[in-house]
Amino acid sequence: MKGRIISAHGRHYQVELEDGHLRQCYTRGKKTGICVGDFVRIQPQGEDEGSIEETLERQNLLYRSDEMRSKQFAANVDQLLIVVATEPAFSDDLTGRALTGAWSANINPIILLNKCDLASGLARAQESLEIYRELGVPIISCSIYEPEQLKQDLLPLLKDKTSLLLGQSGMGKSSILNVLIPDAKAHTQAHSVALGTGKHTTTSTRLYHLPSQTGCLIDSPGFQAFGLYHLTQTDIANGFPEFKEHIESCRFYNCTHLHEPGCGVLAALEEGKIGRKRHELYERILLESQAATRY
Ligand SMILES: Nc1nc2c(ncn2[C@@H]2O[C@H](COP(=O)(O)OP(=O)(O)OP(=O)(O)O)[C@@H](O)[C@H]2O)c(=O)[nH]1
Ligand SMILES: [Zn+2]
Repeated sequence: MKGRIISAHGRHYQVELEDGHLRQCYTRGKKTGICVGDFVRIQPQGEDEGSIEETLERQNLLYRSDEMRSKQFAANVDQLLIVVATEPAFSDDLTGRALTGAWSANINPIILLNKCDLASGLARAQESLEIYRELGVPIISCSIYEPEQLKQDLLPLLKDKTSLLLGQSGMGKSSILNVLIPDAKAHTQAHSVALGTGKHTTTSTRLYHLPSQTGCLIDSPGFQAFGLYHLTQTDIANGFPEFKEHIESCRFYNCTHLHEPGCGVLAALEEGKIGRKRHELYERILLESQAATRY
């Protein structure tokens, strides 16, 4: 039987089969590294259980950062929805990292600017997002107090896709999820009751189906940092699409674009064709991943 991982807790997984039936599944032996969004083949046991026999080939895999390591947490994601808000102020660094994570995995990002009903922070937020708009990232303004408008703007983009919802704490990610999937909160609560944690907040990653159309959303706890330590230098450079055309004119094929003579990226930086902040972010991510590799 084939199915998809809906949630994961240690070695226990909820698997949704092709017919919609849910089974509690576990892995045997040392098999690890299965995550939400994975397609798997299971061996059914009894009415509602099963063991996971095989993980099917992945289209992609995303990581969150965990101390000095990257930990995988979602697979087979078609697009990334990054929730930011007019207030509190969001981190430019975290937004940039989420975009790099998406682009390096070949996933299209979309930014949701939430809380647009709060006019005071709107202009500042739009200004901070300008750099991403110029890079071609769709930016959708919304407010949970305009739920019909939110659905009208967002649902067409979610159709038939698996979208991962990410956001720093306080941006309104859970509120948006509840507008799109009114049952989501009930699921989270039922789950925490089952686990005996008594907490009603998002503590683990979970996949939800949209009620009104095909497509699903993966919700995950507020992120500190998107995991990028596992990326190679080339992956990281791929996470900066505006570098691409300039990399073609680098003198050295293994140019790191930090200090080499004849570097096309550094030349573009000097000419103002690449933003200084973007290059600084690239340098931070690259140096961190090199430090993590040595660590
Ligand atoms: N004014 C306004 N407030 C909002 C909006 N969306 C969310 N909020 C409020 O912002 C606060 C944070 O919303 P949450 O949905 O809990 O935020 P979150 O991003 O899920 O945060 P965590 O649960 O910490 O991960 C709550 O008090 C919400 O009521 C909005 O569109 N407008
Ligand atoms: Zn270069």
